[in-house]
Amino acid sequence: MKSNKHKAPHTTDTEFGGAIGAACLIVLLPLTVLFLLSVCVSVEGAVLRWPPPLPPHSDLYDPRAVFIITVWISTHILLYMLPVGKVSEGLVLRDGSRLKYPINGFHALCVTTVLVCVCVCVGVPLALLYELMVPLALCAMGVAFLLSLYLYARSFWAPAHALALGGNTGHAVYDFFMGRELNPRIGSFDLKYFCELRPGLIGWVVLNAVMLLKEVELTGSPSVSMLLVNAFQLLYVTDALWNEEAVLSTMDIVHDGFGFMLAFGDLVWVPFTYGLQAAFLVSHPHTLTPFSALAIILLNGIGYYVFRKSNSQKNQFRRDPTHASVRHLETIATATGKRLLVSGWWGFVRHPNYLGDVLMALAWSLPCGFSHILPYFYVLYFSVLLVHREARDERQCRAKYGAAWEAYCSRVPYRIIPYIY
Ligand SMILES: NC(=O)C1=CN([C@@H]2O[C@H](COP(=O)(O)OP(=O)(O)OC[C@H]3O[C@@H](n4cnc5c(N)ncnc54)[C@H](OP(=O)(O)O)[C@@H]3O)[C@@H](O)[C@H]2O)C=CC1
Ligand SMILES: CC(C)=CCC[C@@H](C)[C@H]1CC=C2C3=C(CC[C@@]21C)[C@@]1(C)CC[C@H](O)C(C)(C)[C@@H]1CC3
Repeated sequence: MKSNKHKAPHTTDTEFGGAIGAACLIVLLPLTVLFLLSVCVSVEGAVLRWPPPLPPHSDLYDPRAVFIITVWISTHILLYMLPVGKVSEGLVLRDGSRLKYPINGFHALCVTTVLVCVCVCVGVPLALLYELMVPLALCAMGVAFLLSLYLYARSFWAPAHALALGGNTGHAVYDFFMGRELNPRIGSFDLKYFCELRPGLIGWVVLNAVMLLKEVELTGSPSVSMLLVNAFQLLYVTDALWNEEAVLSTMDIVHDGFGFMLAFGDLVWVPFTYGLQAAFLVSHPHTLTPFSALAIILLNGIGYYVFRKSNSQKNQFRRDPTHASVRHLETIATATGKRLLVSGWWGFVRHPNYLGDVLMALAWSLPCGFSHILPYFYVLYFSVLLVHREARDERQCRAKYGAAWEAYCSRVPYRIIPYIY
């Protein structure tokens, strides 16, 4: 890949199997969401049943779903634009500038929680959304497709330095999938940052609450399994929004363009597949023994501890390497002037944050028991995503840090799981 701030970057290395892989994913990802949702609400819940229990045409579209998605996204646009919370700067861009981002996602979550509670108290039938899952997902897919088309089209008016290094092969399908523009904005409204943390992530936990309400409607009280899935995933989303500033240094914001992959991932994949366990429990109740409930809580607690501590340690080190909590850690110098941690969490494995995340993912599936594979979809998909992400990050770090990265890899030989991988 070559780039400078005057000339548009031209990507030569491709990922996801290039244009053919991207084309397949554009078709397969929406079908996967529909398939998973349909299997999840079916009585058998069997992924291998053929033909799969797809909903009839008449159940695919519902004007109420269009209304709900419109109100939902508009509300979050408004909450994003409220002058509440601080404003932070992102990392330095290729043209030397830094963009400003509002840090008010946690406020948006609090307001949403209050709104959901008010709806429950005044008797709005939120459990009805359980029946509308498929039309809601289809409508969100429509939004993701339209947004991606808009993003692709507008990228041709963007200056060269505003394009991502990874999404500019010149092949329309691949670039549409990966995203050409790095930080597309309408005025000061950052489309990628907004989508990454707001409508989808908060939508995910609201849909989980809907599943809980549906279970209460059907059985009279929530099950321990349902409460655990709701509590664990709410903790994860709250953590993401509480630490919103940290997302400004993730690969998605710093490196990846905003195209179909992230638009679909943020607006459809996250809200409609990350909470499958809760949807599954509505039609497939599972009773946990107190011992297994405690063991699962412990697993989630350990996962969360590793995830949070390791992410915070790196963020603190990158922000201020002289801070009391990190200055004692051993590091190696790189030619870029930045240092790499080789002790503490980042001396344990090269991606301790992924290890913690995957332990949590497992804890989210276990409350559903072992009768079906479907509730384990998230942990399986997530393991593949993290292995792939680790390889992408490794490639970028090797290119950035050269010999220093090699030295780090020989000091810390395991990537995610000590002594295994
Ligand atoms: N739930 C979900 O669907 C997903 C969750 N995640 C989670 O998001 C979080 C962020 O992940 P992600 O953005 O992939 O990447 P990381 O937070 O792991 O960041 C990787 C970067 O950290 C820096 N780094 C790597 N090693 C060291 C070291 N030894 N010392 C100092 N800096 C180092 C490098 O950047 P530099 O040197 O330039 O600072 C590298 O590019 C993770 O916890 C992950 O689990 C991620 C994807 C999906
Ligand atoms: C199959 C498909 C379309 C994949 C697209 C991948 C996206 C779903 C994920 C890429 C990186 C993500 C992150 C989070 C959610 C999933 C996506 C968008 C994240 C917001 C979850 C909460 C975490 O605490 C996080 C903020 C670190 C994380 C950032 C990366």
